[in-house]
Amino acid sequence: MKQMSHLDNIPSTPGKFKMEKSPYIHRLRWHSSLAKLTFWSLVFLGLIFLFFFRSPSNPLPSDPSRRSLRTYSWGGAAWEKRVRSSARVRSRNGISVLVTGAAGFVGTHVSSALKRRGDGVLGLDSFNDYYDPSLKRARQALLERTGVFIVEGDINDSALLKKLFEVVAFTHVMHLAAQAGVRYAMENPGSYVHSNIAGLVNLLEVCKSVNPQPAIVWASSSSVYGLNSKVPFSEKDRTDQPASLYAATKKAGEEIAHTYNHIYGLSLTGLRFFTVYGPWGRPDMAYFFFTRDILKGKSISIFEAANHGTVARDFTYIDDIVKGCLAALDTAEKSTGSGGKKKGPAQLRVFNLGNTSPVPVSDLVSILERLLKVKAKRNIMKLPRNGDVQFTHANISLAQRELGYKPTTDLQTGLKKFVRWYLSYYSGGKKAAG
Ligand SMILES: O=C(O)[C@H]1O[C@H](OP(=O)(O)OP(=O)(O)OC[C@H]2O[C@@H](n3ccc(=O)[nH]c3=O)[C@H](O)[C@@H]2O)[C@H](O)[C@@H](O)[C@@H]1O
Repeated sequence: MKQMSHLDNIPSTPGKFKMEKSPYIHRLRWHSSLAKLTFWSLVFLGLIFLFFFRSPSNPLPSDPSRRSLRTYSWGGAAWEKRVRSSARVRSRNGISVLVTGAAGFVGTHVSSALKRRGDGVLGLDSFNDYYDPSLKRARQALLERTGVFIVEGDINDSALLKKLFEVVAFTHVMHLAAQAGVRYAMENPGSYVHSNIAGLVNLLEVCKSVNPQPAIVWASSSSVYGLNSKVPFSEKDRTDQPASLYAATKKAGEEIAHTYNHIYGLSLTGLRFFTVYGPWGRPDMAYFFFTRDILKGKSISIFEAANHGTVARDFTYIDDIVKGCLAALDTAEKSTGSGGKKKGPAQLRVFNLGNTSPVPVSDLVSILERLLKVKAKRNIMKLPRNGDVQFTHANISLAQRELGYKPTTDLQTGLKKFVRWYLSYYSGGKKAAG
């Protein structure tokens, strides 16, 4: 009763003043100072309780909007030794790369390609449960066999990032950690802000302060073209009409990159990936869950635009993307600043990494049917208003010129490789699926 009266008496908002006029409230007013003392002691204890029991050590890992509350254990001599050994360069002219999102789809492939050619690679990943974390763990096991250690942690953890740069003077950062997926942004907008904005800024803050500053290559997205209807999409086209919050956070990332380049001299390269697919892919993507559902005999929803308009994507095979990522790292110039101060102009680039041959989603399904030898139960439906755009199509001449980027895998060939991996991975041969 006392608490009730207190809450009604102390206005937390101006509107609460009105409550005081109630005769009921007057009856509840306490007059003894002992009661007041008891009350304030209880409030104080309550605050202490709130502070300790809602602190970062009590996370809710299944709610991605609260990812900032997760804690990870890191540090110690043995841990530092593993970090150092993983990041050790083993070839002449090799680079040492911190790969964020290393247990992700693109991160795993890029990490293993770098390691194979003798570069030093250290992974960082939060292993969040946006999709089945066991797939991320399987990718981690794969990377461990090639000598890549993945540190478990969040890009929002500055202390961890600073520690990593203390242990290793990374020459490059391949920043692939992000909240991906276009449609999920309507369900959990906070996770996009957390990873794609706050996480990016935190990473750049650390990168600009260390000496020497690393060069950064990071994943933007084809979705930044949004409602742009000029095809094929060129880096010069407008990107100010995002159709999803996901796209808006990636576009914001590109602007943030501009700022850090401008003020601190960080060398920054953004790669606009176009619907990347392949073995060890992401289960939240259509080609992946279509495969699963076709095999299960479940119906799949195939989107079409108004007036039976085709919905199409410039699907890009993972090996082509990896080549683009490595070329971006290899052509990245050094950052020019040090210790948070810019010394001169630094490189700032954005490239489309696509396949340049859009395929209708219904054709993707036909290819899967042939490869799986199962007929899909097709449920054609109107493109929901969920952030999806009708089509994507990359103009890749800039990447071709500057990076020597030249995709070589068509959808049929790439999906064949994906299906072979999928069947092997999910038929119990998880370890063998390479
Ligand atoms: O290119 C990109 O930048 C983006 O590519 C993909 O996004 P998206 O192209 O939407 O890939 P999917 O979710 O696999 O969808 C592929 C196509 O299938 C369609 N689709 C999706 C789901 C569904 O149930 N039915 C369906 O027809 C979509 O409209 C889309 O045209 C990734 O999910 C994003 O993380 C990435 O940033």
